[in-house]
Amino acid sequence: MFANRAALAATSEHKLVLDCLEAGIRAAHPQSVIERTVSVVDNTLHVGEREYDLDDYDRLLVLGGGNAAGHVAAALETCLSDRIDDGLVVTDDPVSLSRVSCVEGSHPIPDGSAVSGTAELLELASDATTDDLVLSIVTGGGSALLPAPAGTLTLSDVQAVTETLLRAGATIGEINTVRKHLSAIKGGRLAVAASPADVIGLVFSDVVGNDLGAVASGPVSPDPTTYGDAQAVFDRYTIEPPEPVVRHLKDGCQGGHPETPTEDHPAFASVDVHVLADNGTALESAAEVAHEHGYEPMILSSHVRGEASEIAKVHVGLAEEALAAKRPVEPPAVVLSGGEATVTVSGDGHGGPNQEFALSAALELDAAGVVVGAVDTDGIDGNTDAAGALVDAELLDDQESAQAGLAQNDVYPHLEAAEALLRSGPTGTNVNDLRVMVITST
Ligand SMILES: O=C(O)C(=O)CO
Repeated sequence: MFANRAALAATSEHKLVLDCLEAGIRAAHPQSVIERTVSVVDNTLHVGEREYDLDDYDRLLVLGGGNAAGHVAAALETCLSDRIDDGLVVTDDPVSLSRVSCVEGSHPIPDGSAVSGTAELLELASDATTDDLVLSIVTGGGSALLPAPAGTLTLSDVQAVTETLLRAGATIGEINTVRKHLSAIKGGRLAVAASPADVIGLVFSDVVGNDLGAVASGPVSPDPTTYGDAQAVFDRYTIEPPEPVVRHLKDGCQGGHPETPTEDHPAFASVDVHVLADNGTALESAAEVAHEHGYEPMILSSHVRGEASEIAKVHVGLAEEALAAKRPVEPPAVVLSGGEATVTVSGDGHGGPNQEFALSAALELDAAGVVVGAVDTDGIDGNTDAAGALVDAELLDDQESAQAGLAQNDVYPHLEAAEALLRSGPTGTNVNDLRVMVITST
């Protein structure tokens, strides 16, 4: 999977980190997830523990979006073959599909092609009737890849808001509270459009804690947040959004636009949502690989969040404790963690949260026998062509310059010079960040 794997597998510890990362990503790939969780037996569709009688429906539609949506649709086409009648997904990782249209859009900043794809998707949803079953693919990246500017808002309003909030280091919950209130599809509005059809949400979660209202901004899930909450996000980060956005939110607060639908909206009576894969899927599979190699695996948490460079210091502290006091785990061990590292951008450099995590870890590490890898499981960390990086205590020749790079949010060049970048290209899935730390006593 990592194109430069051979160059990076310098020692057995480096190789183990790579094996764990690859196993985690593979376990969360739609092809293997759908194979494990969705099947059709005698015209009954099984999703997780639930069963749906396909004889009850005239048409089966597949609608959705996100980084992994094309691969999920492909896996559904394999599983449901000619039962799928129509559909459309918007993704930045397009695949060739036979029954479902695959529209390419851009991520993390939405583009015009995604806007027209999403408009077409909403039309298909609105045409659905009580005799239809909609399989709604909801995967990370869907917030950017399913843009439907509400009312008189334009794509450039939505682009500006997305860019500013990402740069400010707002949390995904905060960003999506805003996006849901500027959109005709997010925050449950796709479920409303598809009503009265039955809807099955198939979720690949890239959100810590799997908040269904946050994954891809919850197109088929109720939304408890309000226009007022969206305004409060801008206030919190002292951001002045474009004037049409200010007006839209103000009008919304005054009842000029409908609120996003809450749990008691009748549309949700015919919606079932299933989380098919999440960060835990990747962590558990990586832990199995560690165990198979004779290392004690410890899944620290799938809920780690915060500033990437600070999270790295906590991880290094944990490795030092394990080496010095054999706690909380005794080496040889593999500590695994997931969640979402963020970067508050103050410089103007090139990099991403997993690369900042890795470079910060490399700066902090002085113990031999510790190797650390971190990736965004979608294969694209930040605004770069790398998934993340693999580091150890000996990586950096010039610590001072690397430290300056970190301060400038310009970590990519340092990791590239040290030949530490992990390159996979788009992986076909997205279950958030995966970090692997191999700890061996020397
Ligand atoms: O990546 C996105 O689309 C989110 O908003 C979180 O899933």
